[in-house]
Amino acid sequence: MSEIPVIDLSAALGGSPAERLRVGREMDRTCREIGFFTVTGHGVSATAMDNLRGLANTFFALPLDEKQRALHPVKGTPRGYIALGVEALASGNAVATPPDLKEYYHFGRETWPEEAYYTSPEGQRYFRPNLWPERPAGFAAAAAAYYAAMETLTVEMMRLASLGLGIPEHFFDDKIDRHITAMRLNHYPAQVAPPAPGQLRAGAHTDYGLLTILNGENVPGGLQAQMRDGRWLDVETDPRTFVVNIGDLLMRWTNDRWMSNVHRVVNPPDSAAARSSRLSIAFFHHPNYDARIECIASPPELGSESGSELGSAKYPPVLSGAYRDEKYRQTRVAAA
Ligand SMILES: O=C(O)CCC(=O)C(=O)O
Ligand SMILES: [Fe+2]
Repeated sequence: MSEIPVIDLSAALGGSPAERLRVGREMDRTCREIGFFTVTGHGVSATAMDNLRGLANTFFALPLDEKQRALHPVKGTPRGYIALGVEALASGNAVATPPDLKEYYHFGRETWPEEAYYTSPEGQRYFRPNLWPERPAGFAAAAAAYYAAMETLTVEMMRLASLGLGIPEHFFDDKIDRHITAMRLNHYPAQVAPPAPGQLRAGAHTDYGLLTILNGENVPGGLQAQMRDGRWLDVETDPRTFVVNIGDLLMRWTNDRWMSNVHRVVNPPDSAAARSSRLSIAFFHHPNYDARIECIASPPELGSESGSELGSAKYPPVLSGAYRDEKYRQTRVAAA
């Protein structure tokens, strides 16, 4: 595979069963091969994307002391502003590197029902109030609008995924209806000093959940996915499309049929380093915290080249929330 496949969702989102199956099968093909694809025809308004990207850039351009007012008072809480030097994503895959050259803003759902699932002590670990900065105005509303658009898209994409996997179309519905998705606005600053040896914008890692839906700028110093022969493929992030990749939990759920691929964000070339910042918006779609991820075997008619063996699970079951908590713990390399 020499480039990331592009999947046009418009016909499938239009509802024709034959088109839905065709698109599901396209997802299956690429998710078995590389675990990455670009989606067009996704139905998300350009305004929702541009608003959030614009406001995120405004936020990151504020003076550091102002951004730091959005640090969470309880260290280690995955909400609010996280400064440079705190996270090393490669640590989640057991590789020690210097911290990633990025700052980010972490948020989740804005409101939730008064029900024990959300408000119990366990629920509060995943449903935490967001911590919005005073500026820019309209940040919270733009984030909520984007989050809602992603929720609609991911419900549809998980149904298409099911069709592609040959399992009931609604298999995932009740495992994602109270999902714990977090979002990050990642900002990779222009690099005025050379990075330390082995230091990247984001070290090589896999994502943790089901689908990661990424929207970004198309500038130097970007995303790369690893191919099966070990080489790195540049992944173009375009402001009008989404790059989707599979996370660990979907790989486990599909018993390794689908690949949670290693990816990273590289530094800009020396010649452009001092001028090139980059922003990306990531929606890390993650099942309900109490969803139990148990390997499902693939139907034999879809073939078994991926190595999945009917009936023999490659992983023990894991709970969605506990899995993510452990990854957050592993990747936090400094207190913040
Ligand atoms: O910024 C990007 O392009 C990708 C970021 C990423 O892989 C992550 O935050 O998990
Ligand atoms: Fe990632």
